Amino acid sequence: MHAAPLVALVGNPNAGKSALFNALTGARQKVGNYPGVTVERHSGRLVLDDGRPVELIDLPGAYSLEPSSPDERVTRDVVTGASSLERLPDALVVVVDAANLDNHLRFTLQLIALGLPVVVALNMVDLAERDGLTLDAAVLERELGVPVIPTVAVRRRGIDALRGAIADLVGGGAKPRAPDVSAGTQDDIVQLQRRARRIATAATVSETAGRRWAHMLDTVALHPIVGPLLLVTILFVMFQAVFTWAAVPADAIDAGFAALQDVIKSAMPDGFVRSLLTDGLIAGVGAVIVFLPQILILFLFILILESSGYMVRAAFLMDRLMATVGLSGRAFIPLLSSFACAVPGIMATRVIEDEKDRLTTILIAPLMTCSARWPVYTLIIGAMIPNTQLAPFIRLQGVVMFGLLVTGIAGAYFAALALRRTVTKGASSGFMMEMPKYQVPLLRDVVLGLWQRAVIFLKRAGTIIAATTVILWLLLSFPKPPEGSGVSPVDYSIGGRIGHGIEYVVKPIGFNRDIALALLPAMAAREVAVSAIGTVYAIDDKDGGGTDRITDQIRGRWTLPTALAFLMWFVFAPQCISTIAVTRRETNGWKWPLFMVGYLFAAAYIMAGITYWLAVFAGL
Ligand SMILES: Nc1nc2c(ncn2[C@@H]2O[C@H](COP(=O)(O)OP(=O)(O)OP(=O)(O)O)[C@@H](O)[C@H]2O)c(=O)[nH]1
Ligand SMILES: [Mg+2]
Repeated sequence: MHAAPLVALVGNPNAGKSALFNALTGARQKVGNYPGVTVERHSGRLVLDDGRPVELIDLPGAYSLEPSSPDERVTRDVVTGASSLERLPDALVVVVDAANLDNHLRFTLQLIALGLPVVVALNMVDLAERDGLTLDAAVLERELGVPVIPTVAVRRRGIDALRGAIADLVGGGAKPRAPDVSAGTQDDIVQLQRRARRIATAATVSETAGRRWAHMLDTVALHPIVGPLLLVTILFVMFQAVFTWAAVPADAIDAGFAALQDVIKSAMPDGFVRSLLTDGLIAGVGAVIVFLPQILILFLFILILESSGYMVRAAFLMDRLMATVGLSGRAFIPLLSSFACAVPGIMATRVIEDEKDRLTTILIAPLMTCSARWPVYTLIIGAMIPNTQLAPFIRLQGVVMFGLLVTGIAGAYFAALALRRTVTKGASSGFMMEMPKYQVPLLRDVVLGLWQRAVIFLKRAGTIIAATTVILWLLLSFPKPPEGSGVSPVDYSIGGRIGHGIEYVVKPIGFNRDIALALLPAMAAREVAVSAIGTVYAIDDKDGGGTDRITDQIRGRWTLPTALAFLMWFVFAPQCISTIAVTRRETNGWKWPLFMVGYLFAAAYIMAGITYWLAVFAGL
């Protein structure tokens, strides 16, 4: 006896496959399990109008033929004939959500390319109509080259027509030819998206103005040349803005802290408490708080990009680049949030199902320029790099900042490349995401987001940073050199001696004693490097005026090669206890955080050394 033809329902999650399955099979369904995979196997019997039976299976929802989860793998294996648990279907019913056509057509195009007989169930047309969207199934049929049946699974609309179409597909009794897997996976995601969008647009009879706008924006945002250019431009503008807009409020905050120092200095007698307050707390914490305006401007951009719906487009654009290092486009979102802070970034890697993918993303996340590095970069760049106007709207300081950010990304790129070939070797997984709607960001959300960031930043300044600053101040202030000995108080102190010890290690890469002193407390939080340098110079202030700004001190004491090496160090060095802690938690052990710290320190040392010596030989 011949086995009944096997027909599989496939499509994106939530397209209505199970609803159609129930509508087609009625109560005659069996639920089992795919052994070895915790995915249910739903199969049922469908009787065609001519009485022939068909076995129908309901496959797990998937976004593409490149699986990124076990259920997606089941689906891929079944439709490509690679499953050992299920025979190759004789035909596919591809279920798409009419209201979400371009998203769902991506997978449809991949499935059609496999070459199995296909009928498309254009499901949820009721919801599309409610949204003011009218689709022409005939145009869709012509564009896709397969029959398209409009359905409303939950109202059983179109079910008879669908059954008829299935009967036509399995009528011949000929065995389907083996699926052409390469044809289904050859297009990259941006190309697929553009084809899907073009077909969806062609099939759209009428739609609301909002949807039309979104389509127009996407032709630009996802264009193969214009899209990446737009992304780079947005990032570049963001960095220029951080520098130019922040100048005025930053200067005001700086002046405020200087005035506060003066008030305390004139109101209190010279002594322990006054020095602790002015040289320790105010110099240290003030040096960090000055960067609040810049960090808020950075977050303003990130919040707007996120809430406008552009971020996911950027992830799509990045997918091909990410694939070259064996990561999926999914990794883009955690990596992008790592520009704010690696801690939420590393937690966000939970969206990546593949363990190796996820681990690689965690290991490279600290190379994204987190906002704690901004104060360090800005301070050194502001002090040592002239703000020459290179072209209209382009200044040298902004370019250097952008260069540091790009260096971090390049470092992450090569690190991922190396990791994926060695410690996190494995097949790379695919990437598909729903494209969210474009929206005008709500002012309320943006303001709230900025407020939260400001509170977190100020809390850090008031706790970790204040505490490490005070400890550093104590270490640098005691013991006091004997009266009239002429020794610098910093050199004589315990802290100074520790600094000299570290200096031995970092001297070959051009670091001076002040940097060596700043490195240790900066382990607690990177910004502390800034307050630490502030504290060192406040205590070590030779003329005793105390009003010299840190930038002037740095200008007087550092060489350009040293400054560049220091910047390079901060691009790579894993200087943040919270990141190490969250890595331990997310990887369940000490192995990976230790590995991360080791490779990042090695990279920091080597890169800073190369930078220093290149700069020295270049005569900078
Ligand atoms: N209004 C409307 N709702 C539908 C239609 N088809 C399905 N739904 C609803 O859409 C939701 C998702 O349907 P499912 O059948 O579970 O989707 P699925 O494709 O099986 O999803 P996964 O199994 O997660 O991949 C359910 O709440 C259905 O009731 C339709 O044609 N019209
Ligand atoms: Mg289902």
